[in-house]
Amino acid sequence: MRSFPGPAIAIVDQLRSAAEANPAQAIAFQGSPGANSHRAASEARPDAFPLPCFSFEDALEAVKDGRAGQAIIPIENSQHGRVADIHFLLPESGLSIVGEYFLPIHHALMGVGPGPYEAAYSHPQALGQSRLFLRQRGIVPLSYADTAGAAAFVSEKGDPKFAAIAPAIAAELYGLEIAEEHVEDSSDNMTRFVILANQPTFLKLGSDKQAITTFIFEVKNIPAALYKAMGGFATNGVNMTKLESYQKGASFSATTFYADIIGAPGDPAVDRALEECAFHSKVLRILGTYEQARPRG
Ligand SMILES: O=C(O)C(=O)Cc1ccccc1
Repeated sequence: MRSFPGPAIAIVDQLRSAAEANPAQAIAFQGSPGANSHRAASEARPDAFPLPCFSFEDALEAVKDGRAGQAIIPIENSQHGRVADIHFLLPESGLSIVGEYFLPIHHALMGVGPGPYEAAYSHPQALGQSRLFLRQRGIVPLSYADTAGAAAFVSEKGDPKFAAIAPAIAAELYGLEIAEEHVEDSSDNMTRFVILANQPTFLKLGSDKQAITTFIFEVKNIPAALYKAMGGFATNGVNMTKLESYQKGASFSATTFYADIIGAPGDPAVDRALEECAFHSKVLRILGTYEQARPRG
């Protein structure tokens, strides 16, 4: 399954031609037209040309080789947590985070007929966000690369026993019937996206909006390594709004952390805190400094 389903191809080609004619203004996203990432791209960058890509890797490649000026990627969801791959792909890509965007997420259940359905295809995030809904109705969740692609696939399959969970717009695009709207288990379901580019942004300090700096670090394999690495943020009063650990490789000894702080390098308190963290780490890499899209705390 390496390409878009049949009913999506004409729309993909249309969007691709517009993006190809304006590569610097193109914004790559993963998924078929109508996916949440497509909506996030259009809302975050209304003047840009959304470029659909089948995988995250393709979306990041598009920026690296100049087919798109930016990419927009979902990184975490309020209800279902981390969108896994990006923690590995992002540091490896060499791209910088230049912005963030928060998108409220609503899912609809759709099919070629009104149901009842035996199974529903969707992106694993959307299936996780609709877990209770599906369980209560005995609908089996089946994973697909993206929500809108799942809708196009169900339309192509033409079997009334199969549904898709996707944004309502996907029903319109791929000729499906909406059986139920708002099937997400939580009404305040929100996904945070990051916007990536080849070059970092240089934020001017002292603007009325606050900056977020995202970085990864790998602590030394010694007792209290994380405690020591964090010390500088406490003593310099730098607010950390996210800290996640993940394993690199199979040894389970190389723990890497992904962190967001409020502030930007150039601010003496942030510089001191990052310096102290780097001193207690094997590696520290800043992935980007960008304007925060909504206040934390
Ligand atoms: O498949 C999509 O629609 C995506 O853009 C990924 C996704 C899925 C569910 C919530 C947010 C993003």
